[in-house]
Amino acid sequence: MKLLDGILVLDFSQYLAGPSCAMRLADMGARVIKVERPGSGDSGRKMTLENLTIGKDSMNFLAINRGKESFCANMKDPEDLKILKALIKKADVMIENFRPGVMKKNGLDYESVSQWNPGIVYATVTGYGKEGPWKTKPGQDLLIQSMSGLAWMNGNGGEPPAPFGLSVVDSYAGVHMVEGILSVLVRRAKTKRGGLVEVTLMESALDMQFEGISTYLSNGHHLPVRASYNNAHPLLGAPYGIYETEDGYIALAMGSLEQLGRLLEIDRLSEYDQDKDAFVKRDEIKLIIADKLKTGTTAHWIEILESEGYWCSDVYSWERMLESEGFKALNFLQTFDFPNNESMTTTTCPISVNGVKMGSSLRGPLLGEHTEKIIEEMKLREEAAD
Ligand SMILES: CC(C)(COP(=O)(O)OP(=O)(O)OC[C@H]1O[C@@H](n2cnc3c(N)ncnc32)[C@H](O)[C@@H]1OP(=O)(O)O)[C@@H](O)C(=O)NCCC(=O)NCCSC(=O)C(=O)O
Repeated sequence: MKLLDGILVLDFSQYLAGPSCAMRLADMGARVIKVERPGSGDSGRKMTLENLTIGKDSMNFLAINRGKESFCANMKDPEDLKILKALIKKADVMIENFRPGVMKKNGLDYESVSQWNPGIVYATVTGYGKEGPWKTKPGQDLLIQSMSGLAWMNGNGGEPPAPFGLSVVDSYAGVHMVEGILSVLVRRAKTKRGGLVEVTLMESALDMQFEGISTYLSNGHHLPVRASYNNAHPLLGAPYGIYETEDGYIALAMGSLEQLGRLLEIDRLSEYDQDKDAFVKRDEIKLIIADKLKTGTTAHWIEILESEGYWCSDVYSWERMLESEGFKALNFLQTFDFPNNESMTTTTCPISVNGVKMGSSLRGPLLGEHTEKIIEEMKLREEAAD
């Protein structure tokens, strides 16, 4: 099912935030042409260890860029620029994530492009926006996690701030780009007008923390500081967190202390008040629970807790998760074959519509693989000459 059939997306973006947005549009059925610098392409192609490549490209690049064709053109070369303009005139969506000012310098910013293609939906992601004192700083995931409070809040008491080990902000910004683009496409269907979608990594990181920051701002700044939130949630009380067991770990979400105490046979838990102590005596309560959970296996505790539907789970590594029956039932993997006879298995699209899983069967492209085909098919040389 190709819900975005007929929509042509030009993906000028690099690394993760922009490319992940374009990937999702491809999953939903759009035709996505990735425009890349001749010679080197998206810098993400090279971002890996030597043994994590297929051909010349990093596996992470190929995972993020599935569903796309690759078109090489140099924005700084006047002849290539004419071809690009011919291509842009046919496009519905254009995506870029360079530093502020780069596309303007190349004559391909929204103000320029919308003059020859007023219906275009132009989406741009920057680190901190086009204005303000941070506008020239590099917009990179770790730096944004660090400046947005995310790394600070995620750290453990007494230890340095701890960022998430994955590029969560980039991915989340990509989702916001998709939301913005689809919203303008819906409006365009009625008005024929395109629009400019702007997302910043910083606001995406702040949006991830909106419950906590909003509460903090509104209650006289009495919210938690990181040091008191060891392995916990700033807005939720004990037992919330991950605990060691005899043979691994167990996660306990929010739940009644009375029920937990009864099921785990910890009498002392009944002395604590759910509405108050679970928050103000969080660390003390968690230590009591931790001592008990160390005395049994994860499976043992899960069996007991789930007998009354208490919210808990095992804590899986990728290896165990991928082997689990629950994961297999999701049917969430896809294998792509490459011209050099190597293959790559990736996760696929997390969206199903009317019971049909969305996704693209097109593997990540080799650099410039589709340039000539697209130029001929769309008669770009002829149109560039007009
Ligand atoms: C990631 C960046 C810090 C990288 O900065 P830089 O290395 O300084 O590169 P820039 O993006 O500013 O610019 C890229 C340069 O390549 C040139 N360029 C790019 N494509 C082309 C083509 N096709 N033709 C000619 N020239 C090209 C472009 O004109 C710029 O050169 P000049 O014209 O000469 O300037 C920045 O792009 C950024 O802040 N982006 C916004 C937020 C974002 O999405 N970040 C990606 C996060 S990835 C991440 O965090 C992660 O993976 O981890």
